Amino acid sequence: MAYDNVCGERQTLLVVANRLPASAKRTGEHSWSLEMSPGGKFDLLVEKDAVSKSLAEMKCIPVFLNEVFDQYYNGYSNGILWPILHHMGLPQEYDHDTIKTFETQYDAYKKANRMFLDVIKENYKDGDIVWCQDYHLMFLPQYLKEYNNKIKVGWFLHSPFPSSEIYKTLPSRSELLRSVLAADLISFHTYDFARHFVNTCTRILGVEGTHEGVVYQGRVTRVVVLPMGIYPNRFIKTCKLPEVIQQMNELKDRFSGKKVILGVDRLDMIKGIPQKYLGFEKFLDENPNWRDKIVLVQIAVPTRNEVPEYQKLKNQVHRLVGRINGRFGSVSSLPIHHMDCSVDSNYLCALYAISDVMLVTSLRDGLNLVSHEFVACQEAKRGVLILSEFAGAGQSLGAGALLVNPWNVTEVSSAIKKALNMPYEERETRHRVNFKYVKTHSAEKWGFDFLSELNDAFDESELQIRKIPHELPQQDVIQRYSLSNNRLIILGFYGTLTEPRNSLSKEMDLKLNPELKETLKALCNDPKTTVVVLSRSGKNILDKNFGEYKIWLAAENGMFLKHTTEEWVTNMPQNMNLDWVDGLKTSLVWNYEYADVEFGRAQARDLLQYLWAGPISNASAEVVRGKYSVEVHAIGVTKEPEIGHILGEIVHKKAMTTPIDYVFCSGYFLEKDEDIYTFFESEILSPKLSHETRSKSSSSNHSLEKKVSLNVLDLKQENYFSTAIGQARTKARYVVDSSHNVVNLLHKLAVANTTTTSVKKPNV
Ligand SMILES: O=P(O)(O)OC[C@H]1O[C@H](O[C@H]2O[C@H](CO)[C@@H](O)[C@H](O)[C@H]2O)[C@H](O)[C@@H](O)[C@@H]1O
Ligand SMILES: O=c1ccn([C@@H]2O[C@H](COP(=O)(O)OP(=O)(O)O)[C@@H](O)[C@H]2O)c(=O)[nH]1
Repeated sequence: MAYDNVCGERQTLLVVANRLPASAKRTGEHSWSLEMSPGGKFDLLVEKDAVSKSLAEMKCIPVFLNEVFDQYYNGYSNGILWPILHHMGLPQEYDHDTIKTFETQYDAYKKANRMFLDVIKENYKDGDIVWCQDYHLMFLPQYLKEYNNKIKVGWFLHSPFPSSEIYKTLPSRSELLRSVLAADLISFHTYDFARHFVNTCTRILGVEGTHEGVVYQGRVTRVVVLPMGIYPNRFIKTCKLPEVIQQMNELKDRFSGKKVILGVDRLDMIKGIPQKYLGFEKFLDENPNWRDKIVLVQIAVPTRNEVPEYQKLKNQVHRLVGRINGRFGSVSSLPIHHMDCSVDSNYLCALYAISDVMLVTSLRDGLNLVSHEFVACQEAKRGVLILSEFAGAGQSLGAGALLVNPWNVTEVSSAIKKALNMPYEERETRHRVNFKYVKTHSAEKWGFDFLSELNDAFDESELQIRKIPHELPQQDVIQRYSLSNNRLIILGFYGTLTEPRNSLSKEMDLKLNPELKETLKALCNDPKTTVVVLSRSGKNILDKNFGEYKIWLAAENGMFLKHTTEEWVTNMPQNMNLDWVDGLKTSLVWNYEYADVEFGRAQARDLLQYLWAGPISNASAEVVRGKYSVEVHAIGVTKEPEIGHILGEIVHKKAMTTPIDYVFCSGYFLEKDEDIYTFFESEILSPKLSHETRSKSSSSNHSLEKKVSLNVLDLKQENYFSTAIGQARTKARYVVDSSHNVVNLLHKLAVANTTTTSVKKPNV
């Protein structure tokens, strides 16, 4: 399909969906005619060529799923994903047979997604947009991006997205999330579904959720709320067609003297048809005067008949209809007209138009287009919409509708009574509100908004990708290290040299990664190498972990400095005001890494508010929000200004005679502490420390100025390796995925220059 984007450019859009918008009917030996589809699957595997040819005229391309279909569609999509997405929980594995297990269905699902990919590959041209629809195609975004990273990929979920508590029971939970996150744009019908999705990503994948979306693999996957709509004018026009007016008149005659309540749903557990009947039964029970003046017409469109749960539902519903009609019916009238069939679109419009009340009792529903269609057809009648608060449409049509909790039978019964007795003025007001919404939030607008968001998200993500620092060139780092004469290695502690975090052990004490012991020793013992640990941690923690190495320690972001063989010296600016905290500290950190993310964030918000407005609000302290922490520091405590002082001190203490010609600097630093990376960049551009530097040293708490006459730094562009760990947005030149990479590299550096010391290779 071709469409013009906001810039007036023509773009080809490939809409990929599990269901074609057409149903095929045989018209001759090798010919088929196609009609717009109300539902009903497309399983014409014979005569593929004839079907494809007819579909091509409608600009549709079929994907023939053959033997994969049953396990992909009835199995994984509708037997597993559908109930999970609709808060109904997983079916028990022991209900399945051995041929159709969770695993086989999952494999079929992936295979089917690949088959969609294969057809896209045959048709895709550079610049095309691929819009993946719904839960049937959750692997497609990843497959598409693996095939070609430049494809613009969007994914829209038509069903709800559940709370993380439900979603996390799904065995393949992470793979599916990761895959859809490969898309450039992800969209849902409602804010609640989007919020559930972002929370689920945070809780299950541990990734960051922002107001824009989810930060994943170095970029933000945009998440937006775009409720779908209908083509309102089609419905308005249909209601004016002579044959539809004729059908309306027939229906009016048929139900003359009675109020008509209408239900139109697929016969699906999520539609709450039994709950609807129970509410109606209660209404009839409690309002005998209405019994022969009312009829409930229910179109129950057959769906997913091969899934066992749907077969059970049909029997249950039929039993209920029998019971209610048996209780309240008479020779001349039956309260429920239940039909297991679909009806054509004209007749459906006639039904919508003549009904007094539309009753939607979905237990969970992505949107519910039927409620929009009813509103569009009610310009003459101003009927009342009773709408489940659990349908996505409840959030948009709730203003004009009577919202109900379908599980509350009494509430449904009362809403029916209220709707039947509602005065015209109120019906008019409610209808106006909803009609305006349906008119303005059309399917065209939905499609247009989605595509413009997608184009926008793609351009932004391209920019982000361009800004992503390069992967660390390990060989180069090692080679240049070997060739240099005076190297400086600056390392963070937490998240860099600490033991890798294990979700099962919630160790609070920061401990040096044992894999590093030999490696650090070798590096620290090398006369051509100076190793500095620059950390937010306090003196005690650094002493405890690094006491045995010949290493430089800079505690509290460089406020205190020592060589392990000596005493701590204060590296603090003289005028620093620490009245707000006891004299031994320059910073305080409250960490919620091991708490529930949401609870931790809520507590952090409270703490931040208290710190900004409470007793230290006027102190010379700054409050910083870390990834999982709230931190308070004396003003001016960042790594950048300190590093100059630290360097001067080290050069002086070591009595260096050769300038530093190689710097490797890596850490899991807070954004504001990343200035350490730029400090060296500015030294490379305009060396300030190269001829003479002033170092402040205060061994006994008073500051004394020393002149260091030496070329402290003689750093060339190519010998500087600033490396952030696992951070997408960073001031560092390079990134690595995790501290494993840094540990591994340190080992190689140690080996690279060790001829005499033997270093055991760590298991990384
Ligand atoms: O194709 P079927 O298996 O027969 O099912 C029909 C469709 O059901 C679901 O519809 C959802 O999409 C609607 C439009 O966004 C929304 O209003 C409704 O609440 C959802 O249930 C399903 O998501 C579709 O893929 C199916 O084709
Ligand atoms: O006999 C019928 C009954 C319903 N529909 C259409 O099926 C769709 C149902 O969409 P909805 O969002 O209400 O629920 P879903 O079935 O997608 O879960 C609506 O567009 C209806 O017009 C139809 O074409 N023929």
